[in-house]
Amino acid sequence: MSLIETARLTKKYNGNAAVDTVSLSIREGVCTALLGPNGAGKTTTLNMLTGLIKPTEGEIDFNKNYAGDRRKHIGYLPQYPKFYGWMTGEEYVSFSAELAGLSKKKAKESTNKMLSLVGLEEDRRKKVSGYSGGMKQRLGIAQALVHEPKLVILDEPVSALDPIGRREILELMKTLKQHTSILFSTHVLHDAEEVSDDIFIMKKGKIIIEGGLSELQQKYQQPAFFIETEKAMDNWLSSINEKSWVRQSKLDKKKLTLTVEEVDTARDALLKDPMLHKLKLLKFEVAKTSLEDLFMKVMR
Ligand SMILES: Nc1ncnc2c1ncn2[C@@H]1O[C@H](COP(=O)(O)OP(=O)(O)OP(=O)(O)O)[C@@H](O)[C@H]1O
Repeated sequence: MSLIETARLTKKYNGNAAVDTVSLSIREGVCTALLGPNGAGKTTTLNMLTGLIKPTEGEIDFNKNYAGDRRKHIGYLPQYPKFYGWMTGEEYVSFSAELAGLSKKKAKESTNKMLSLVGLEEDRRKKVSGYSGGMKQRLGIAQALVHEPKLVILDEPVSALDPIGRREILELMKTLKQHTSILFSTHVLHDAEEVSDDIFIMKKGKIIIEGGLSELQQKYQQPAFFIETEKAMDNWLSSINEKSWVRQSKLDKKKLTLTVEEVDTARDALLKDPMLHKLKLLKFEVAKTSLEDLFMKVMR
């Protein structure tokens, strides 16, 4: 069941679309990654979902089972959160809880619960200025969860962190997704592959690829050959491109990447091809393309 849906969501700045007719559906109970290069429109999309900015056009619908203003049901950690360094972690979270409208008593209870969930129980009385990058992000996540939202939106939660902080947050997200639905943005495919169930790939304001992680991995895992020859293979390539078992070929000087329908037929045909032998083989490798190959193509 979808938790939040958009229809032709668009945001224009000075006539240019930062987000361009985006229709997406975020499922409840899963972790969804919004993946894309810098400037793709991820933050703008998330800011419209949270209600921080108004769309130029399009609709946003939150699951009707959860009544009232959708902002009540969303927790948000911005890309560059502002912390008050002079506050303790505990003060910061309970301050956020009261801002979210919780009573003093409820705010205290929820602060305890969330600090323990994000693993900051022991450091709760330390000043935020003394926290590491990973601890600050965990505090930011506790703040986003404090009113127990149905959906927590995290904008690039690991991008600014060192490898240790990154690991802390990815592990925390794995725990969190058992309690709440998560939507997070990232420009790193590996992060999306590690924690998400669904992926939307965004480029230039549009969603260009979407699906379940395993479905996408399977779809883009195609058998491929990497062939390198001593002489240029342009002439040979035109005859290869006519074969029914060739899906796609990409020639970079004397290096050819050939994605094919099926390995055995292609390997037999290639190795028996006298023209290939005349070009003198330097390398002949059977491999598989991956989601990463596709993503790198998108990034470029
Ligand atoms: N307030 C604004 N005024 C004008 N242009 C904007 C504004 N906010 C975003 N943009 C433009 O919209 C496009 C998308 O920006 P956005 O921040 O949503 O991308 P992003 O995918 O989150 O990238 P990043 O990872 O760099 O934050 C960019 O070209 C950006 O310059």
